[in-house]
Amino acid sequence: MQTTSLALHTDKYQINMMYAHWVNGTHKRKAVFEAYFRKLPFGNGYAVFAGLERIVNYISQLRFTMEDIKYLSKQEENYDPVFLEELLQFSFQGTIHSMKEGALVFPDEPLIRVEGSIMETQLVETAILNFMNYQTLIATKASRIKQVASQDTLLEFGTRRAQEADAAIWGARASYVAGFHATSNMLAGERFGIPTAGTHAHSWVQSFMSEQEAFDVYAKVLPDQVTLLVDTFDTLNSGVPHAIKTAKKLESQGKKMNAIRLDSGDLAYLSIQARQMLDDAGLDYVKIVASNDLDENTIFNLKAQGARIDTWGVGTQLITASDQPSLGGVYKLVEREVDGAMLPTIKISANPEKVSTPGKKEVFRIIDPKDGKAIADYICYPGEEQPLQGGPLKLFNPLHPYLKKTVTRYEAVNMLEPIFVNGRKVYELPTLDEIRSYHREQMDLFWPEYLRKLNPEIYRVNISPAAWNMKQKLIAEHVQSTEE
Ligand SMILES: Nc1ncnc2c1ncn2[C@@H]1O[C@H](COP(=O)(O)OP(=O)(O)OP(=O)(O)O)[C@@H](O)[C@H]1O
Ligand SMILES: O=P(O)(O)OC[C@H]1O[C@H](OP(=O)(O)OP(=O)(O)O)[C@H](O)[C@@H]1O
Ligand SMILES: O=C(O)c1cccnc1
Repeated sequence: MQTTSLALHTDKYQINMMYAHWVNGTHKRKAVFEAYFRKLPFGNGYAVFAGLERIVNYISQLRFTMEDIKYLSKQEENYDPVFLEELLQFSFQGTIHSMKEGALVFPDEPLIRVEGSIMETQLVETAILNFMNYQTLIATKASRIKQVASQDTLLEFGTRRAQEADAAIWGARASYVAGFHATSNMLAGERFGIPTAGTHAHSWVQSFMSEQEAFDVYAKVLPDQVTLLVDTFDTLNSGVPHAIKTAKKLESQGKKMNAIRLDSGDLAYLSIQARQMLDDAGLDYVKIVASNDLDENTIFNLKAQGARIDTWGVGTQLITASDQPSLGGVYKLVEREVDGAMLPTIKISANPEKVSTPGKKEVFRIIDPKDGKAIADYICYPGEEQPLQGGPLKLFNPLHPYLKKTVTRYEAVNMLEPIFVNGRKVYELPTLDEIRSYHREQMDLFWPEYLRKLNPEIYRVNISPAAWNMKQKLIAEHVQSTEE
């Protein structure tokens, strides 16, 4: 969908590191980076991976334009013109593996793995994290809302409050991936094929002499799409009775009104009263839409109060992920080339949870064939015999070593798909509907305990003994070298 290069959509320090490697003659050295997050957002038990389509577009079109080069030449770093000349020839020649959009993903497992020259792998960090972090965050928030709304219709209404245009449209897409049914954003509809939906604003009613006239005119012009906003003056004394009159007029033309929309006040009380009034008027087919700063908690609460709401319009809280406005995904170097060989590398931290796991890794989802449910994820090095060969697999989480389990019969699904191989795109982007159904299959893979929105069970991400031993070895080497 995006047509221009985003080569400079990166932090300056990436360009500076690229340059310093180039001057140092080390820019062609191979490197492996992995993108992952350490903590789930919103206290949720899983995240919904999203952002891959935008990343694929970005990588495919990654070129420096003449304007980019001109801009770089004016920087106070005084980049060598030969370096800038070379950037004009740049295209991504590396290899990328990624989770598929819609996958349920967990802390500390590689979601995207990028292999290539240190120069190219460094350049793409910022944009990859930018796309992955935002879209995964919104898809996860949307999934929480979807969980509580169950079979109800969900409309994404966030554009006016989104952090600018890209967030609005990619956020609309992420919401759709996680199970929303439609968006109010027409551009998202046009670009991605997401169904669009809309009612009308208070201004429509205010722009007429009376509410009744406003409703009648709207129904006359758009007789097949009539959802009337009933709270401009007084929901139960004016809005609903006027909407009922309009619905009756429509009936006399053989048409059926879709819905009314409630946008203020006590949505439980008003929806119950409005439902009764509509039913008493023989309009049981007219649905009730609610909006007004909704999120998974208000929807959950409203349902618990017996609200008679069929469709939820959710904007601000979703598109801004307002209770946690960022996902802390990181991109860490796990292997580097030394004298022609790839060696694992580690990032040490005083905080044990921040110590990276060295080496290029695979992620397997271990599934119980008896019930088709996921048991745990298993991270290991490529080429380790298990888990693909079956047989007993020891599941062990180093941060929770007391939680050990050996599984004997299982299926292991390799979660990281090849996307680019040596610069060539090998992955065919699925349609949005395929992504949505993959997401539903992923949800079905997990017991409800992991999916509940409050205090979910922790799904375990385990690490192979080889990866764990390598981590210990590198930590020990680091400790020894600092002692010397
Ligand atoms: N029965 C209810 N239980 C829990 N939360 C509710 C209930 N009814 C409405 N809400 C939520 O309470 C909040 C009410 O917000 P607010 O006070 O801004 O609305 P309002 O004054 O009715 O309308 P507005 O100011 O938008 O005209 C909204 O987030 C709404 O979704
Ligand atoms: O509340 P959200 O979840 O973001 O949903 C979108 C909101 O946008 C519109 O009104 P707007 O907020 O612009 O004005 P209003 O509050 O005065 O209705 C609409 O009526 C919803 O209330
Ligand atoms: O169509 C609607 O009702 C709508 C769209 C955007 C924001 N609020 C409401």
